[in-house]
Amino acid sequence: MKEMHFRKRRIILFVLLLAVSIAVTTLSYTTLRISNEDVIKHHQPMNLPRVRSSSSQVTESSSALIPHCEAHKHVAYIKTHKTGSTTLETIFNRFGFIYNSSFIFNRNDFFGHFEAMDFRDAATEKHFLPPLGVGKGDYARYKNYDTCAIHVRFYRDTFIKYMANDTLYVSSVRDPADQWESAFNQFGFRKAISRLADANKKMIAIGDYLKVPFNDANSTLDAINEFLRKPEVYHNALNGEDWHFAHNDQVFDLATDLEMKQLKNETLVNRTIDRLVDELDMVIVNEYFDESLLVMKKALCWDFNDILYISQNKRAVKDTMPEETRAKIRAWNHADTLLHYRFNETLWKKIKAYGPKFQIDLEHFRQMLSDIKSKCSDISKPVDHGYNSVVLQTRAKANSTSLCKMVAGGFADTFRRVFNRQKDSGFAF
Ligand SMILES: Nc1ncnc2c1ncn2[C@@H]1O[C@H](COP(=O)(O)OS(=O)(=O)O)[C@@H](OP(=O)(O)O)[C@H]1O
Repeated sequence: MKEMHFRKRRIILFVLLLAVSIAVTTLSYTTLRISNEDVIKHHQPMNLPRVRSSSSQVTESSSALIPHCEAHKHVAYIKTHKTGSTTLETIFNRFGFIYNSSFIFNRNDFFGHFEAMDFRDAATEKHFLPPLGVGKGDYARYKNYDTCAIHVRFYRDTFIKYMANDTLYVSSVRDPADQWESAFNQFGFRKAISRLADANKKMIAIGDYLKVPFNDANSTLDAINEFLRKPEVYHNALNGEDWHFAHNDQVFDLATDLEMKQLKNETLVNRTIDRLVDELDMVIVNEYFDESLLVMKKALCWDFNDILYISQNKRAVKDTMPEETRAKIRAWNHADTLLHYRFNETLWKKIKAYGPKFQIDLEHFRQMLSDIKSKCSDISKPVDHGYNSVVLQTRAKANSTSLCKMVAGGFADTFRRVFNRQKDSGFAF
């Protein structure tokens, strides 16, 4: 009898516990849903396409299927040169602006970059802007930064020291044939040829045995072909700060432990790339920009609006290069070629893992991109941005929404918003 009584009590207790755990689960699910919806509301000004309510495609979007997924806020984007990084930076700046994020910036650089600076210095934080709400010089609290989207080499240990614990690391790569050609123009590698030219600037000497005709009337393609005829010689002639831009610059930015002279060691390079595949949570492949962004959106549990962009830093005019020249560029930048190849492979694995909705989501995203461009963006004007090339500068239409302004207003606009906010956060320099 007594035992029956105990069993009954145990059953009642069990049922009670079950009921409590169901209630707790439902409550936390609802809380997360609410916070996620709040975010969406916050993100979507009235006059923009509303991702989750405008069509069946939209309600079925991948992130809508994951009710418990919250937008990941801690992201460090390592900008690699000439890979579409300015366009990507505007995405991270905008997201950080909306979420009130603290950025790692070089407070002494006009655009907050560190470029090739050694970031492992014991007192790196002395170069930083303090996080929002932290006083200048209160270095013990220069910690837990939310985000970063600048030109800086990927010194992972240093990032771990200053970024929030659950930070995800993102970067971008591009086929070196296009990336190097873009850098050749921007950083003026042509000057290496002029440096070796005869006094009359009509002939150049390679070593002291060969002279070929070369002058300012020669096209960029001539200059590229000339550079690639003796890349080591011209590379050495560059010296100075532009040097690393001209040879495997993507690997230079991402694999900080590899020295130039080790880049010919394919086994070592591949081993380093293996490590980067583990260390970088997402790498945007320039040639599959939208596909990459979709994969990233899913990984970060972001919304479609979060990944909208209008391309920045696009050259107004570009030479087409013969396949032979492209192959030579890839050979000269062999480590970058391996890097690009591998992250392209990794991307397509992720696309496969995304599932059957990938194509639908991609079409949906591209429709949104086209809508936002016509709705928000004024005609892009070619502007000489002072780096040997004319780029198309985007501008938001007059009287457009704040999201329009941030998407179409261009990189400098989003950068100033986050940089100035942090600089002026009550503890001005
Ligand atoms: N959305 C998208 N898709 C593909 N490619 C894109 C995109 N946005 C920018 N770009 C191209 O990226 C080049 C500029 O790269 P960056 O912004 O990284 O340059 S920089 O290092 O910060 O100066 C520049 O390449 P080039 O035009 O060949 O010079 C841009 O056209």
